[in-house]
Amino acid sequence: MRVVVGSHNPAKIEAVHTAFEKMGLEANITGVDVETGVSAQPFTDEETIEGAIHRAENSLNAQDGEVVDFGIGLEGGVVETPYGLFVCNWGAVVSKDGVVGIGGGHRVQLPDTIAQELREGRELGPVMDRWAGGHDIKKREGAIGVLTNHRITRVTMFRDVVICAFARFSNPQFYVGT
Ligand SMILES: O=P(O)(O)OP(=O)(O)OP(=O)(O)OC[C@H]1O[C@@H](n2cnc3c(O)ncnc32)[C@H](O)[C@@H]1O
Ligand SMILES: [Mg+2]
Repeated sequence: MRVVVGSHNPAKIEAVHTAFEKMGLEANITGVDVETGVSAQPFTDEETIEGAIHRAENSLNAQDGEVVDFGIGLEGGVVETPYGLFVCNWGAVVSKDGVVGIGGGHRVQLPDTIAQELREGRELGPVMDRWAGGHDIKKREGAIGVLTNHRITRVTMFRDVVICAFARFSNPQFYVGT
């Protein structure tokens, strides 16, 4: 099957590859740059889900004249809670018939110094790189990898997000009428 992911971030592309492997599905997977329609740093679950859906829809339509079976959008954001700022992650899969599957990922609490910079309007990518002394962490282990000592990485986290978002395609009988 033909699958297009709405990003060129290698961590996201690898996550989709490993998800398809785990689901036992053969796919030709490529990435494409798309609009998310939301801010670069989403600040709620709803905004993050919206970004994932936009990415998935735009991926499906990005390949001129080619039939794409699934468009996939993976989006990271943060959510404010009474216990601090948490990273949140959402994924959307849109089929060529327009059916949408959504899955969510882990949440990890950000250290207060990082949270404060984000509240002041900065983006997690560069803030995390400076704080952890790394380069393009978002393309590799991600904030979740740094904060969990690589026990969970951005790749394994987004892999499981994709598998969750695929539930309604793996088991369409459970989702009839929804
Ligand atoms: O090229 P794209 O696909 O945009 O990839 P990206 O790495 O910029 O990823 P997103 O735009 O989907 O999400 C950025 C958000 O991802 C979350 N995130 C988690 N780990 C991150 C990291 O190490 N660096 C940057 N963002 C991270 C964080 O909430 C950011 O607001
Ligand atoms: Mg981005």
